[in-house]
Amino acid sequence: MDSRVLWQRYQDWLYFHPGLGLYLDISRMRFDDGFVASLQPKFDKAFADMVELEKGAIANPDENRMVGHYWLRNPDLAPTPELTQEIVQTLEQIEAFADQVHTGAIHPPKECRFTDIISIGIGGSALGPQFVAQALSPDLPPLQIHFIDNSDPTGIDRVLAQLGDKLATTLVLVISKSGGTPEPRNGMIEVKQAYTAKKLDFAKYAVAITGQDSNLDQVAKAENWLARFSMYDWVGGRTSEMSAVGLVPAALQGIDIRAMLDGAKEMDDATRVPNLKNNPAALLALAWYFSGNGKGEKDMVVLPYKDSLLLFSRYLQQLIMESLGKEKDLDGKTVFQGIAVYGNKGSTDQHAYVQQLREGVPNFFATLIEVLEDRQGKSVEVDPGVTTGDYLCGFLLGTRQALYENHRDSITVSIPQVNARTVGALIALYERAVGLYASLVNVNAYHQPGVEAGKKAAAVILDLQKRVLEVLQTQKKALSISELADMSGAAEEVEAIYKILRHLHTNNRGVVLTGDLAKPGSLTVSLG
Ligand SMILES: O=P(O)(O)OC[C@H]1O[C@](O)(CO)[C@@H](O)[C@@H]1O
Repeated sequence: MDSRVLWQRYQDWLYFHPGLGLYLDISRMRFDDGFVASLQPKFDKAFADMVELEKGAIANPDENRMVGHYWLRNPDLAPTPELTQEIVQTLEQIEAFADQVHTGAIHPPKECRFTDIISIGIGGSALGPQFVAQALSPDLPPLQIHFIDNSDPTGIDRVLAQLGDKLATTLVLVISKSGGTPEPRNGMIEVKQAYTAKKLDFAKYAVAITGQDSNLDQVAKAENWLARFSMYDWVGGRTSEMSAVGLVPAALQGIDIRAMLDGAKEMDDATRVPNLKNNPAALLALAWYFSGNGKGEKDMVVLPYKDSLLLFSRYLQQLIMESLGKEKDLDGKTVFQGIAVYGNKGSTDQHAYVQQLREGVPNFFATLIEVLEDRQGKSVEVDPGVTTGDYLCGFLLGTRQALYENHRDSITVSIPQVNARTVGALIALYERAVGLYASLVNVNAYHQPGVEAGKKAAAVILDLQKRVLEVLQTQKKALSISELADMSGAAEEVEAIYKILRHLHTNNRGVVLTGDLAKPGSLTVSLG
């Protein structure tokens, strides 16, 4: 296409939200009018599905749940007055708590102020808070946040070591919707132990954000923790940033949570419009469908040109891949759906993998996120008449152009600034796009059966470890690994047993492997 035709296409397809100052440009996706017309019936259905979902239909049939994250930023939309009231009250409770922590009305036992937060959670109970902290936390926040988002012993040690004596002024948020996920449970137990070792009363530092009556909620109640905030069963982990999961840590860091909710609400209003060209989330879903042929045939590379948005791609990775990555569609047909998402930030990635994007396997489409304001205040010139921000803008436009010239499509989202409203709006934009796309391809965006399978498999391994150790305890002589597997009634699991033993051996857990480590089948095992 020559440049004048492209300029016209840019203007024809440009979406602009005046209230948010947000632009969406899908002109560099090479669909044509025939393709758009062919998708119209699917969009009609997607818009109708969304109306039902917002009214409180069971939009997550497997788990028999309503899907209500849109109500969080517009409580009047909730299907019952009780739910509306609960949302409003939780928000007020969060603001009051953060305020009391900031003023010192709530303080650690022997100090006048909390200075730090350890946030323990995983998946949707970590990624939103991490993204928002990176994007919006002030340079000098009232409380500095640290995350434990794994069952990695050295990861936990590092956070605790960095805090050192500041543990005495550190608030602990334990975030888990289900209240039974092993990683945050392990993190909580280890952190609690660290407080006890310093003779600090953990309950006076601990806050639970979880579903009512979950295991975590019961522990928090029984131990009389400092505070408890409710997580609703109608909010999924990956869409929970605007529930207590995201709002408690954000408010404690001094982030304007009302502005974040307002930005999301404005975007929700815009993405409720049942008209493809005037609905930015529908335009995104259209572009995704076009690129991957409605089957996720192309990956989504997300490149925000702003350091503070670095974690957006990681955040979207869960939102999109956990929502869309499904084996079965809603009719039970095997479909293997999904869209793979990766990315870090521009222009940094220009010097990493953009070489492959420009010239290598054409198996992706890019999403470039542009922030129009370079910085607050004036910039110095790094060349005559040119600033670092001009360079960043040039790199973005140059990459977009270079990709297009080589038949690589891209979407560009532009926001005026990174602030609480625009971040709220970005989250809401992608939440809705995922919901609409899920309808287009007929999958349940709100369950995650594959993750449950992984969790069950991990539990089986831990059970196997127990059984194997029990057998070893009854033995006087060293055994081969296959003998041990037979005696544990798990002959089929010999390889897993070898790996469990190697792990225990490496960590001096009383298991001794003897023999040639390069030939696992030749090893013998005993308790040392
Ligand atoms: O908040 P929870 O219940 O600990 O779950 C954490 C994460 O685990 C999952 O259930 C599965 O990975 C996610 O959907 C969720 O965000």
